[in-house]
Amino acid sequence: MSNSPVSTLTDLHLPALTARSRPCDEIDDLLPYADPRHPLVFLRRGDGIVGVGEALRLEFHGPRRISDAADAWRRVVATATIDDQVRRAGSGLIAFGSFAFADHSAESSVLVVPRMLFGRREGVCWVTEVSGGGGYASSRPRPIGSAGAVRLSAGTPSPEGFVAAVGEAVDRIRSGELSKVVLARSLTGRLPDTADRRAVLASLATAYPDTWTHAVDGLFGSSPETLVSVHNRTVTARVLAGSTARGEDAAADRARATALATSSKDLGEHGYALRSVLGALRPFSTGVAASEQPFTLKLPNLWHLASDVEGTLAGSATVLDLVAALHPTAAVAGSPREVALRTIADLERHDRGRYAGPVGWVDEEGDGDWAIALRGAQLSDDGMVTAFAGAGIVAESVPERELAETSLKFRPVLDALA
Ligand SMILES: C=C(O[C@@H]1C=C(C(=O)O)C=C[C@H]1O)C(=O)O
Repeated sequence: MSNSPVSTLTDLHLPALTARSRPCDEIDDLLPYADPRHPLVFLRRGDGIVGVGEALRLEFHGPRRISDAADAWRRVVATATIDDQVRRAGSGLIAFGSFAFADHSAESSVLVVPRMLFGRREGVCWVTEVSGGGGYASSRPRPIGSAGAVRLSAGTPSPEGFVAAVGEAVDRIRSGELSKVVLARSLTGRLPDTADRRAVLASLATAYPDTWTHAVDGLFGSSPETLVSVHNRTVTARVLAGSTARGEDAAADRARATALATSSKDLGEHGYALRSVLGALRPFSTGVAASEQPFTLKLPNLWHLASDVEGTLAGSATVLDLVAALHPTAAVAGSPREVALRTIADLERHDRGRYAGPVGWVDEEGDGDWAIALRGAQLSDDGMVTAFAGAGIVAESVPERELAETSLKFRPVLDALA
C-alpha cells in the first residue's frame, strides 16, 4: 500500500547472486536445520526445502504485488550464476514467497532467497549456498525445543459477528448480488519469547503429513490446497471447496463423505472454485482439465470436495505468472470475484494479511509449488499470533454450521500451539 507498484520495481537493488547446489548425505529430518525464530519451510511428506538466512529479501505491495514479484524474479534470475549439480525440484536458485490476500492490505508481500537451503526429494538430499547477497546462515542442525503452550481467543469478527455476517451474506446471495463469498474470522494469542517456532511446524507436519507445511516470514500452517505447481512444464492444481466434519466411527465417517459427495450445496460451492481455476489457467496452458466429478479428500479434521487439475504450460510464463492470474480463486474469495472481494471487505472488517494468499517457492526455471495459505497463522516478531479460518457461503448456507466449519478448520493451528 505504501509503495506505488512502479517505484517498487525500478528502485529495487538486485544483486547478482551465485547459487551452488550439491548433493549431501541423507538428511532424515529437515526441520532441525531451520532457524528457530525465522523458519523458512515448505514441506510435504518429509520432502521439500528448508531455507536459512536471507541472501535477498524483496517486498511488494498493492494490486500488482504478485506480477511485480514475477518481474523482479525474472531480473534476479537474469543476473544470477547457477551451478546446480542436483537438478531436482527445489535445487538451484530458489525464492520462498508469501503474498497478502487483498490488494490494499497493510501486510507486505515477500520473496526471500535464503543464504543456505537444505532439500530432500525422493531420497536425494542437497545443500544450496547463495553468495553475492547479504546474510549469514548456520549450516548446523539444532535440536528442536519447545514452543510453549498458547491459548488463542476470539478475534475479528467474533463468533457472533461471524454468524451475523454469514446471515447478511446469505441475504445478499439470495437477492442475486453474488453467487458465493468466502467469509473468515480470526483468533489471536501470543507465543512466549523463548518459543522454538520449529516445534509448531514439527507438530503440524506430523499431524498433517499430506498437506503443505509452510513457514515464510512468520506465516505458517499446513495447507491442503495447491494453488498451482509447475514442474517441467506440467501444471497442476488441487482445488478444494465443500467441507464436512469427520464421522465419530467408520460407518458415520463414510456416511459423511457420501453426503458431501452428493450435496448439491457443496457441489455448487465447489463448481465456482473449480471454474475459477480452469478459467485462469487456460490462457497459459494447453489441455487443462479436471476429473469429471470432484473426489472426497480425507484430512484428520475434515472431509473436503477436491478436484485435481492438470495441463501443459505453453509459452514462457513462470509459476509466479500463474499465481498472479489465479489469485484469489473462488475457493477463498467467491464469485463473481470483484463483488465477492467487496463483500469480504464490507462484512469481515478485518485485514486478512497473508491468510488465503499464495505461499510457496519459485526456482530459476520458473518452476515451483504454491499453496493457498490456509489452516495456519501469522506470527509477528513479538510473538503475536493471528490465525484465520473461513468458509464458502452460498444461498443454502446455514450460519451456525458455517461457524462450526471454521472451528474445525482452526484445529490444526490450535493443536499445534496447544
Ligand atoms: C477458507 C478456508 O478453506 C477453503 C474453503 C473451503 C470450504 O468452504 O469448504 C474448503 C477449502 C478451502 O478452499 C479456510 O480453511 O480458511
